[in-house]
Amino acid sequence: MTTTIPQQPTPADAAAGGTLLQARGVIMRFGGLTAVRNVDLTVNSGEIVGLIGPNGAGKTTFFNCLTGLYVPTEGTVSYRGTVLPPKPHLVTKAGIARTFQNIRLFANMTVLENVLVGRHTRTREGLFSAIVRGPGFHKAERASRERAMELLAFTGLADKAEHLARNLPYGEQRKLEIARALASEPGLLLLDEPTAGMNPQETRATEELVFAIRDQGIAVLVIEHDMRFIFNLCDRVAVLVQGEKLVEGTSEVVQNDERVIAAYLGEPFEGAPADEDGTPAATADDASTTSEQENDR
Ligand SMILES: Nc1ncnc2c1ncn2[C@@H]1O[C@H](COP(=O)(O)OP(=O)(O)OP(=O)(O)O)[C@@H](O)[C@H]1O
Repeated sequence: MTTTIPQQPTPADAAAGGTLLQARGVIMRFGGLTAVRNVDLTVNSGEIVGLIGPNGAGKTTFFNCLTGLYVPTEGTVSYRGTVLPPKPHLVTKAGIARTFQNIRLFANMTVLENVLVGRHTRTREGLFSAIVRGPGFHKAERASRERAMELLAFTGLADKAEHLARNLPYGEQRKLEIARALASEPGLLLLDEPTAGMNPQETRATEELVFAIRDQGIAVLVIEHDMRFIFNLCDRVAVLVQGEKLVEGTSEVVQNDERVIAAYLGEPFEGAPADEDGTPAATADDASTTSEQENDR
């Protein structure tokens, strides 16, 4: 993975270390069920922040509140100091991109076309230009394709550009989701279980990819059940349990917090049973999630 992605808005901001995302007092109720309870979360430029917690803790619901899919029952979500409109395309336009727990690619489109779709919030050419297909349209289209190919090179998919998305192996489909999200030129990328169903090699590669994305000046907020992945990667980790933020801190603080151990990890992470390669295994919760997803593949 040698290619770099020239980033448009963010490197200077990353150096400045300002606040990108600020969620304040977010509550999400579905009828009588409160899925997210008064959660505050901040993500700063240059950070990788993890969001963990047991199944049903409210992690994806919280992501949906951040990205305009849900309108929070209470609370506000701001990006770069401006309250976000509760419309996914406007949130993307503002600078937040995401991937989904269940892969959502256009299966019968090529890999390149999937990334080009991700660029639509950043292209200025309107319908008229597209119909007339004048010089402006062709220039914009060429620039979009070049950028999409850069992103495919960055994610290691350049040689698959003309393949149909549905023919990619599972791990590469997840990479393609990330490439498509990056195509909207985000300042903040939200990843919902990016390693679900991956083998250990694919998971390590995803870890490297997330570091490379951060090194390009894009902050990352990631939900994941693989604790080794989270604790290796994240500058900060927030733990949700039954919709509430139980603890937030560095990986070291979180993995040793007795409340987190009791509510989620089950045992101190470092003391977890070793995998075949000698590294500590993920939690029981993690193991069941991963095997279920592998069965779905
Ligand atoms: N659209 C919805 N309508 C009603 N209840 C919902 C809806 N979406 C989520 N929930 C409920 O909200 C709670 C939190 O679910 P959510 O999917 O956010 O948890 P999660 O932490 O992401 O879980 P997992 O780790 O299994 O993905 C669950 O009880 C879930 O059933």
